[in-house]
Amino acid sequence: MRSDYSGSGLHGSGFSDAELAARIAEGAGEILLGVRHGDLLSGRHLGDVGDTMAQAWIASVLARHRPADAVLSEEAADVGDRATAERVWIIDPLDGTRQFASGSDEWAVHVALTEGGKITHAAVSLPAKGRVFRSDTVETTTGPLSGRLATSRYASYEVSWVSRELKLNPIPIGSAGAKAMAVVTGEADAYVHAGGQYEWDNCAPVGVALAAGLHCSRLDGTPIVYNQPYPYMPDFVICRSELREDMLASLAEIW
Ligand SMILES: Nc1ncnc2c1ncn2[C@@H]1O[C@H](COP(=O)(O)O)[C@@H](OP(=O)(O)O)[C@H]1O
Ligand SMILES: [Mg+2]
Repeated sequence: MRSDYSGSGLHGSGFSDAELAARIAEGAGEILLGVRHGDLLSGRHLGDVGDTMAQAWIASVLARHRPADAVLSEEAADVGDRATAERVWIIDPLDGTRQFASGSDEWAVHVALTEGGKITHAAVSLPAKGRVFRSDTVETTTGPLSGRLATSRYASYEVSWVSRELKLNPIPIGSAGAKAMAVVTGEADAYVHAGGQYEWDNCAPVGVALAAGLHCSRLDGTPIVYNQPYPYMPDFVICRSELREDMLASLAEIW
């Protein structure tokens, strides 16, 4: 998952792509923790301020350190021309805005670099848990299966089906990043999503999960390709490689 940045000394950034992704995920997390400081803001207002401030900081950092790259973010118009750019950063400055605003720990910052539609570096921070996961340092997920399936609060038909067929106990977790990292840490064996999401919701989580040796694909088993003209990525599965065959066979019965 490495690629050497050959940007010709632009602004003299001394950070590799991997380091930059991790620092952005961690730094935006610190800003978001600051936004929640002291219970001075609450509810939707708190979520809006979090989205805005994390986005502004990330945009400034990327503009300074990687001015030639394009950026796709949940919270802003595209930077650069994604159709022609080889290098595109895909960012969710605050995934799990609702959980963030309600005081929960289940929210994340997603930072991924894609090149030709493939993820080359990714970082996901879970700031309220003090964790940063990076594709260049994450350990391979091993150990016994937990028998658990990470799900959204409202499970889709596909999720209920897989849970029943594979005998996985559904555990609701907020934020796509937090759910994916639960599979990376072994807390859950799989995260299955159907019914809609955008590339920023799952790109960095999938990048870290792939680097941890997990199976990641669309529900029909095909690879996930990023930086599409319309960045909708509505369904995918992240699971332990031991479950891959049973998972895809079970999904094939309904998908
Ligand atoms: N059906 C759907 N359509 C679009 N986005 C969805 C979605 N279901 C979940 N998401 C997005 O996926 C992220 C994780 O959601 P959840 O925790 O409910 O599974 C959230 O991102 P944001 O918080 O960045 O908006 C949420 O908006
Ligand atoms: Mg999101």
